[in-house]
Amino acid sequence: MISIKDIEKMKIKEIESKYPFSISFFQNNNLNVEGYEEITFGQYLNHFTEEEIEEWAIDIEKLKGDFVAYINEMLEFLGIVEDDNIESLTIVAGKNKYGERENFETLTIRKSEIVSIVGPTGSGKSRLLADIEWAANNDTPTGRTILINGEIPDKKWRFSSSNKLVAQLSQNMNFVMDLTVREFIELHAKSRMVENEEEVIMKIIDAANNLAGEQFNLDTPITSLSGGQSRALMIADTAILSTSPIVLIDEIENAGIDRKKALNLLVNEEKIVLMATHDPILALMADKRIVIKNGGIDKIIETNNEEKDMLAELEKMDEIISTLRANLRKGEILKKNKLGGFLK
Ligand SMILES: Nc1ncnc2c1ncn2[C@@H]1O[C@H](COP(=O)(O)OP(=O)(O)OP(=O)(O)O)[C@@H](O)[C@H]1O
Repeated sequence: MISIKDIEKMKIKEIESKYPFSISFFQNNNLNVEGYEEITFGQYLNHFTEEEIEEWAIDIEKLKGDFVAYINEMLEFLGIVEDDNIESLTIVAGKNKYGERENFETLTIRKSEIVSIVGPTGSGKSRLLADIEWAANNDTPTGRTILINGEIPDKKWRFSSSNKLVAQLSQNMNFVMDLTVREFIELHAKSRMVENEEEVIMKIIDAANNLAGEQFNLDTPITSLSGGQSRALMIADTAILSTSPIVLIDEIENAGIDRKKALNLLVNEEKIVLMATHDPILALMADKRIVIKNGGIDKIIETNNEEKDMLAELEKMDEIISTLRANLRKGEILKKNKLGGFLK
């Protein structure tokens, strides 16, 4: 549900692009918004002079209420899930596996931030992601609490399958369904009520093939996809169809897909992204990293400039390794001069 406050803060052009149906509301209420695209709705309503308000019998408060009610009704009718304007996610400290208090008080992650989660095997990275997915409220083994916009989130996040807080990409993808790739994407597209279904299907298969090493097509049964291909399909599907404001990623490095492309596809400015990883490239692409030890958050480190600089070098190394891997697969003999000077 959007509120009057939300709508007042939005620019007319943002309203028109986010809620295209608002144009007919403006027309029906004789609100001429042409030329006012760059100002907020609140400013627009305030720009009328006393005379205009009198002459056209404009009731500003009623207009606001009617407009918000209209938008919410339309969104419900169209089956569009609003993200309730999620601006931040806060992790409130709990306890590690030994029952000791975690080494921080609260960590707030804002929209468009990427945070990586690192730590030894079995240290509790997946547990942290699970706490977020469940919107833990001191009711998981860690005793952590998750806040959304600084508050305990509505329970609807937990139980509703269509209005999920998070899109989780987990390690194991068990496709038990007897579906083709097309049927699988169609199913998702239908549940999200997308209008241009065929276009979306093509976009997803293209994006998935761009991530996966070996190509697959729409007629391929889901069960015969390789690990990397099914991962690529899930990532493309989540990136393109999911309206969830928070994306949780558990280890994309083992998937045999282009991880950097995958991350770029998943991350857009509107989302909060957390990913568990052992991969230095992915970890350094994040703004911050959470270090987990013995089930508790031990440190929170900001990616510094030196580390960001290393990223470019690491990417070059990675490209070399990928090329060598591809050549090995093709049965070629590897050449030392392809190492790009990294090994003397
Ligand atoms: N604070 C905690 N209190 C109690 N149990 C915990 C805590 N943190 C994690 N655990 C438990 O420890 C086990 C290992 O954690 P988890 O699977 O999250 O590790 P991981 O870092 O994701 O490992 P991997 O890298 O192997 O995937 C799980 O059973 C998890 O529930």
